[in-house]
Amino acid sequence: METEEASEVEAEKFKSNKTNRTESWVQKHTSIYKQATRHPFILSIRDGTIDSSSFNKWLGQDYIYVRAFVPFVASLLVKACEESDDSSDMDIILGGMASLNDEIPWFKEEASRWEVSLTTVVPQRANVTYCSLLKRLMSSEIEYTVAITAFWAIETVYQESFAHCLEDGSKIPEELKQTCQRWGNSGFGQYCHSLQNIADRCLEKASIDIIAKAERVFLTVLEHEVEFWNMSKG
Ligand SMILES: Cc1ncc(CN)c(N)n1
Repeated sequence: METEEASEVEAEKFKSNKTNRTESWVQKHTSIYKQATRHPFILSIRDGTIDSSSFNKWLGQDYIYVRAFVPFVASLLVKACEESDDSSDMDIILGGMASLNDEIPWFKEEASRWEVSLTTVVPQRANVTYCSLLKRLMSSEIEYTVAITAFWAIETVYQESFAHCLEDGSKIPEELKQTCQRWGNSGFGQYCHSLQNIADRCLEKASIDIIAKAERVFLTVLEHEVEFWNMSKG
């Protein structure tokens, strides 16, 4: 079957099914989704075996990432303003921006607690390539549907990862509880669900081409997230 024809069959099948598009991708790409949300770095926080050097590497690299993430979210706000048919999208994205506003000073405090110098930390290759993806997604040529799908995936990986650290049976060290709560708390979970609902609503109305583009960006984000966690080892 030709690719286009196969996509149309898939689209028809999808319409008669109640599963949302994003949920169907999580199921379809379960292996990479699990690698991103149950990474050994996260499992070592959960079981209390994490070493300080890995944690400090992650902290320094994530601070750099978060600074690059802010302009990406700002560009998404602009896209929501110009392309969304629902004014509440802007409020939800603005909520994400507000939590980033708290995150920057949190990283600074955490870095001083663990004696990590944020001014001298050198971005590693995986971080540089991930930040380049954010930059590409900021372009006005990238559709709102594609960018909001990426945003949902980026936030959800952290939510699912850190929420897992807090689930029953966890042995997280007391001093890392606050880190896990930052992204693992139920409010952040609600916010990720709201992002998922926006992405699904946009995907319902999107063309086959845009849906395919959004699925590729979802997979690309997951691959970058795995590489990002891997940096803490090297
Ligand atoms: C790499 C990465 N991915 C996601 C997040 C959550 N905003 C983050 N802080 N860093």
